[in-house]
Amino acid sequence: MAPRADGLTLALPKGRILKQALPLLRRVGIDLTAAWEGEHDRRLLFELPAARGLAGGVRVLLVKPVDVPTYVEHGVADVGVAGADTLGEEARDLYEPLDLGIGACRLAIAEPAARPTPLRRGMSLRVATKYPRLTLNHYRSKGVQPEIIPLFGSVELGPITGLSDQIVDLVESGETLRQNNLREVETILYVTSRLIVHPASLKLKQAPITALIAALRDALATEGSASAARNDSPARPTGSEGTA
Ligand SMILES: Nc1ncnc2c1ncn2[C@@H]1O[C@H](COP(=O)(O)OP(=O)(O)OP(=O)(O)O)[C@@H](O)[C@H]1O
Ligand SMILES: O=P(O)(O)OC[C@H]1O[C@H](OP(=O)(O)OP(=O)(O)O)[C@H](O)[C@@H]1O
Repeated sequence: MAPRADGLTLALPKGRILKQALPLLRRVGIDLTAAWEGEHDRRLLFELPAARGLAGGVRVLLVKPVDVPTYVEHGVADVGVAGADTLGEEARDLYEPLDLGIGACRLAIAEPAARPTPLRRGMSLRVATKYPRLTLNHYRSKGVQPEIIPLFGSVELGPITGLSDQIVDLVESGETLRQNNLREVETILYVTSRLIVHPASLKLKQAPITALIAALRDALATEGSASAARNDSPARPTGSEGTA
């Protein structure tokens, strides 16, 4: 299917990020909730009417979170939403104009509370993770060259079963670590979801993309001041991005 020449195509991550992105998108006139009927709805492509400043309508693709950058990098989607963890794991040629502040969590090292493994230069260590590249870079910066054991989920089982000594995984509330008797050792990266843009789309569809970025920025600013007025801002400061 050819990308839309007139409107915009958005690649959105299915799952928890989508739930947080929906209200924000609705506030800028992209109302997926009017078409999408929730998690039982198996459709993956939606054609929405034109939003404010976006002549030609909006096509929404619902994809696996880790695949969003691929759709945008190949120009199939003009714009996408992806976590800083996903973006940091694989270097891509993408424009990243906005921190959406949603999907806040951190990428951290954890280990069994009862079996700590202090890091020593040159030691041998097995680390289970969904993030081999970010993990290797972090340990190497400390003079440790771990054996990476790639997993795709339930990473916390690694040290419990003896598959690994430590894990590198996302932590939000810390509940999964707690319930599995693991303790957080160190934060590698603070994570939020970002708006990403295909570089060519930015040139060819400058007006609608600039309008979308401005509308999202306004919506985030209004939300930020409303939340500050209610004194319910998130525990982690926004903009706490990059390597910890
Ligand atoms: N516990 C969490 N709290 C907040 N954000 C998270 C959490 N876990 C993951 N994220 C963010 O959400 C993104 C997607 O997470 P994940 O790959 O686990 O998919 P999911 O939302 O469970 O959906 P699916 O299972 O369909 O892939 C991550 O890349 C990260 O940016
Ligand atoms: O600190 P918490 O609030 O407990 O959240 C952290 C958990 O959330 C994510 O898992 P997810 O639910 O995506 O399941 P997964 O293990 O299949 O990736 C992450 O991989 C942790 O396991």
